[in-house]
Amino acid sequence: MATKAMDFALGSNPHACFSINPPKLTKVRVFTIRCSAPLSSDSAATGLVERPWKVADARLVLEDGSIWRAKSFGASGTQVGEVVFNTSLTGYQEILTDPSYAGQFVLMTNPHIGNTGVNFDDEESRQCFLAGLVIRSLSIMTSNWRCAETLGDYLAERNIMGIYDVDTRAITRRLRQDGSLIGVLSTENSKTDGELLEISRSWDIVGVDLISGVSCDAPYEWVDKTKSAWDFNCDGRDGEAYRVVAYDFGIKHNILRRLSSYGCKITVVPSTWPASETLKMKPDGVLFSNGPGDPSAVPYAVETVKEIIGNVPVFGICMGHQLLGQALGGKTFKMKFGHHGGNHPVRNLRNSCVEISAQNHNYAVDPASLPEGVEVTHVNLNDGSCAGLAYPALKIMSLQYHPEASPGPHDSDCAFREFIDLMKSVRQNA
Ligand SMILES: NC(=O)CC[C@H](N)C(=O)O
Repeated sequence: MATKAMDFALGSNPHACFSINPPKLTKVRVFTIRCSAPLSSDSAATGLVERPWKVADARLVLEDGSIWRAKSFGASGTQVGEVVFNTSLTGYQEILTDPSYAGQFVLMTNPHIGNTGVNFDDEESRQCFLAGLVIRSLSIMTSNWRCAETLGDYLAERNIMGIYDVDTRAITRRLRQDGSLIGVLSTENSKTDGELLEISRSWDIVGVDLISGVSCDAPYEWVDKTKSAWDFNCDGRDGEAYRVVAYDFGIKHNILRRLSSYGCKITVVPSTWPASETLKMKPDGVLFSNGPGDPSAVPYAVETVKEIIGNVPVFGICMGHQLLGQALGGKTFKMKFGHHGGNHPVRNLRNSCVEISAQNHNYAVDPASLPEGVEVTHVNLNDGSCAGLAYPALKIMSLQYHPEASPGPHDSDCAFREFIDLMKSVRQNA
């Protein structure tokens, strides 16, 4: 039987794959696929058919001496940071723009990332502050009605390094066993493995003030609410407006949107804004936001918190919770590998309900170090660590996790209602 030349047409169905099964096939016309991972350029030099995959061009060198070869996307160069793993299945864009990841590489345990691209609405801050992204498999196509661009283009525009085709499972097991590790990510062939190892071993994240690099420079008003199509918890809003000053230690925009949706008039202030200026603004309440790094590295922020508590109701979220813990006389400590993900069970000890929460922290408050009168209100059910505090006498409440996040459930959104009620109780008794 005569052999036949065959053409393969690339259809509009993005899931169509090439089937090169016919046994007598002698000539194949190959089409280029538009994808988020850059294609190898060596085909241009050789004149051979282009390979639709890329070869390893990056290394992640961990401080324990292990070297992980990978393929780069996004920016290129050399970057140092602490590697943490995040167990969220979705929400990589919110993770990329969470300022609390400053100084860290986020390794996603979900093996397939990038499939929904990125959009203009899911940003949690004005830029990506993290050191880089580590993933198993980078989706070669995007499929989502809100997608505005690919993850690779997005990271490249923001000068953030990413790697894929690396054994994220093996690295995660190492981090779980040995704790968070410092790593260096590099696409630069001129740097030896030894040099990269040296960089990783001479850098540290403990004791560094990372908040000053992410906070705003000057106060501003925040007005955006959660869009009505997305709002899920409109019951029980009493229509009264409460004035809130929100300290920006690296604040996520959704905290502000949720407060605004609950009727708050918000002024966001920089991390160094004096407590006296805040009290002059006569707010109904003060919010201490999430933020990156070691709470012990920002004594100025602890002082500010100390000067404010007792004067107005306050709500601390994540870093804000840790600063409150210290301001009340407690201690914080670094956890082995922290909590990063959208599926952490927390028990609310006041009503015994379990909330499925979004978390991102490496430090925690030691409840044994807290003075009498401070109540542990929430406990992380994975490891029993302190996940929430209250000091009713001073109208203080705080959570170690993220009530504004929507990891699927909205179990913790009621914390904003509680903060409103604290402010309301003071206003009613005034
Ligand atoms: N999300 C946060 O506010 C993080 C708090 C702190 N930087 C930690 O890692 O524990």
